[in-house]
Amino acid sequence: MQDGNGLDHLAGERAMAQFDLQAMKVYLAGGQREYEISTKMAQLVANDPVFSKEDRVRLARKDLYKNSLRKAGHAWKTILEKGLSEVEGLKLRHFVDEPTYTDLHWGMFIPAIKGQGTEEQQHKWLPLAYKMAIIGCYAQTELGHGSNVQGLETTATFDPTTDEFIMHSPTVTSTKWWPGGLGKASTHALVYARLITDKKDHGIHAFIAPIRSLEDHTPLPNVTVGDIGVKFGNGGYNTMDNGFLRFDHVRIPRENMLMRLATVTKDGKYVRSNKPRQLGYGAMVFVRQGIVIDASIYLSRAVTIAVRYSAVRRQFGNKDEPGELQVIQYRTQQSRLFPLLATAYAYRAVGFWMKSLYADVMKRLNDNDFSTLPEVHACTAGLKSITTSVTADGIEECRKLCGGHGFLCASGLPELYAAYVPACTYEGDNTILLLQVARFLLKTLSQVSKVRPVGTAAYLGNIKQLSTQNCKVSQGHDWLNTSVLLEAFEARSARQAAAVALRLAKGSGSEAEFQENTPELVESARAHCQLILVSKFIEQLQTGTPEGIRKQLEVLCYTYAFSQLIDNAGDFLATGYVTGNQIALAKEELKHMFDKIRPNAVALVDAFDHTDDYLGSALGRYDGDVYTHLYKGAFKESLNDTVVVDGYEEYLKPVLTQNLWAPHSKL
Ligand SMILES: CCCCC/C=C\C/C=C\C/C=C\C/C=C\CCCC(=O)SCCNC(=O)CCNC(=O)[C@H](O)C(C)(C)COP(=O)(O)OP(=O)(O)OC[C@H]1O[C@@H](n2cnc3c(N)ncnc32)[C@H](O)[C@@H]1OP(=O)(O)O
Ligand SMILES: Cc1cc2nc3c(=O)[nH]c(=O)nc-3n(C[C@H](O)[C@H](O)[C@H](O)COP(=O)(O)OP(=O)(O)OC[C@H]3O[C@@H](n4cnc5c(N)ncnc54)[C@H](O)[C@@H]3O)c2cc1C
Repeated sequence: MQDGNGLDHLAGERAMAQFDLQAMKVYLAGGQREYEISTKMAQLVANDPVFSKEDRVRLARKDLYKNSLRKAGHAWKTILEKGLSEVEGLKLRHFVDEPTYTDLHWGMFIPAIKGQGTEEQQHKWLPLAYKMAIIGCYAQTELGHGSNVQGLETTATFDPTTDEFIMHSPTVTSTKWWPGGLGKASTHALVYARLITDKKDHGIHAFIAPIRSLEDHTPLPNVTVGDIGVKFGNGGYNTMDNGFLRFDHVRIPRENMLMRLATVTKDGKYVRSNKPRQLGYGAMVFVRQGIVIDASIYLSRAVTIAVRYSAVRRQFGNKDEPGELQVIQYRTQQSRLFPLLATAYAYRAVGFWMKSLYADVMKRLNDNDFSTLPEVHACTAGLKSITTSVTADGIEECRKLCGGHGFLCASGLPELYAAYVPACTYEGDNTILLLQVARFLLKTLSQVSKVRPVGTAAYLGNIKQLSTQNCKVSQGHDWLNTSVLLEAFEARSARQAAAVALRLAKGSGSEAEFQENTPELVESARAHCQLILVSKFIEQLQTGTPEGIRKQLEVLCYTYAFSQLIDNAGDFLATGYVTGNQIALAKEELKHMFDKIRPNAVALVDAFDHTDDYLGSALGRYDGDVYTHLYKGAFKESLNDTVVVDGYEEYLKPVLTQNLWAPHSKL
């Protein structure tokens, strides 16, 4: 979408493209309707001055947060006034492009009530939440425990004499700490606490606790609540009020415990439903699946900036060609940049698949079919982990690919990184999540002779064959076969999982032995997830991609798979499935792929359709007019508000005139 000033410094690049750009835009948006909504919402946000992102990195925290409240309020008003649909509203939020309390309200508070509340409870709370008459957050993590949910300390003790729960924070470490939206905005918190009836601890359950007055927003009696402080980077995640919360024997009605999975009766009897208690983690599964497509969006932003800038930037030259070379011509630049471009495409394809996987499990859960839950949990946890780690590192790599100018906030990259990097931690620390995948793999392998693995674990059913047959590639083009590639990823993953499973099986089964093997377990989980990513990218390509874009997608798919193979060559070689020579052949093929991407690179990032407003980058501008805008940008710097700097009289002048210090100088 062009919104530059008409002069297109990248026109030559665009003229080289060999695919149907419009068809690619529609594919990446997820369909024609999604594309149209996206275009409309992007313009709506870009044309509304309230949503301006200008100066965000320069604002003090108080002003930044207040402005973020203003934007969230204005977004809600716009949604209501224009009668936007849910999909349009979500897109509008997406283009407003800053983390805010409404994310947790819509993204976790409401899904948790839907997943864990009874019908009656949903009828009571959801209408209030839908019209935002209450604002909710998801208060699970505490100062002392985040990953270990079972270790949370907040208590909810039932008092049958008043038919109430007493919410209490017994220790400093039980203080709720981190929940977004809790610090300053929320009126209600979905609190995860230990349920205690008649002195018996039933473990962690969810409760809706009012925390602020609906009259004047002051904290309710015996509730201590506030913001936890400034976070990493300028702007970034600082628009969010991550908060702390303590209860001092605060009473809430019995009906405020979400009771779909377990109930407490009026006389204090605890009754579990026959549904798996892991459904209590449903809101996390929901967000984790959404994070994969989000990773693609964040990575594609960084890659758009780095590709466009690399086509504009010129350094050095060679005697065969006149003038200096565009840095995108350098093989080293391509080998760092093009795999990230391919990764952004891969995550988009896999994100679409994740949506269908999630829709399927929800349908099954509604029919009381819980059979696919462990696989969906492993998939969402594992892919959340891999895609966020790669994306965060990828944004930083793009910053370096832009040289010195990448370090300026005007490049848009520092703020993008600051806003994104906590995704490696929230919704589950990435190592913790890979260990969950590893446990799933071990369990699947231990049952493989009795239960045939399904879905993304189905290949483990062929473990014998995958463990004995080796790769048959003898020439470079043998790699240009998706079955050959898939088998390589399957064999590597199956062998890594089997090796660690065997080692554990030979041991005593102690937790210490498990701990000893966690580095290998994490590696095998990563291998399994990389297989899912490669296989789902291939699968998505093979199911109805339009003719005008198929070739380019194939090139990107091979680029992605080869770069994964090469980056993890150590693992592939250690399993004995491939030889060093076969890896070297894949390297050559990868270079051929770079040659195919090169003329299409700028068009391939144009296809993500990020507007200049959304990118917020002088380096990634659509028109490539980088230098003019970097220069103009310097004049927005507050240090340049005056030509003589504030502080000159007190601190610079004495140095320059040496009145103060010269007598003591030994020079
Ligand atoms: C940036 C925007 C993203 C876009 C997303 C798109 C849409 C959503 C929109 C908006 C979202 C808004 C904002 C997003 C931004 C920020 C929000 C941050 C919010 C948070 O940051 S919010 C706190 C998250 N905090 C964690 O993430 C804690 C991690 N810690 C755990 O998650 C567990 O604690 C665990 C699993 C590590 C330990 O658990 P444990 O082993 O001690 O376990 P436990 O006894 O509990 O479970 C035993 C059996 O349960 C199975 N199992 C476990 N988890 C399951 C699940 N989820 N589903 C199904 N089964 C599950 C196991 O596989 C096992 O199975 P088995 O027995 O068969 O082996
Ligand atoms: C920006 C942001 C927003 C957040 N929003 C929310 C929210 O809205 N609601 C909410 O409830 N929470 C929220 N959180 C909290 C977040 O979910 C937790 O921080 C996260 O789950 C990690 O838990 P932790 O902080 O306890 O890390 P820890 O578990 O203490 O991790 C510290 C280190 O120890 C390692 N480690 C821990 N246990 C093990 C183990 N068993 N084996 C191997 N290594 C281990 C980890 O890998 C990590 O390297 C947010 C966090 C952030 C940063």
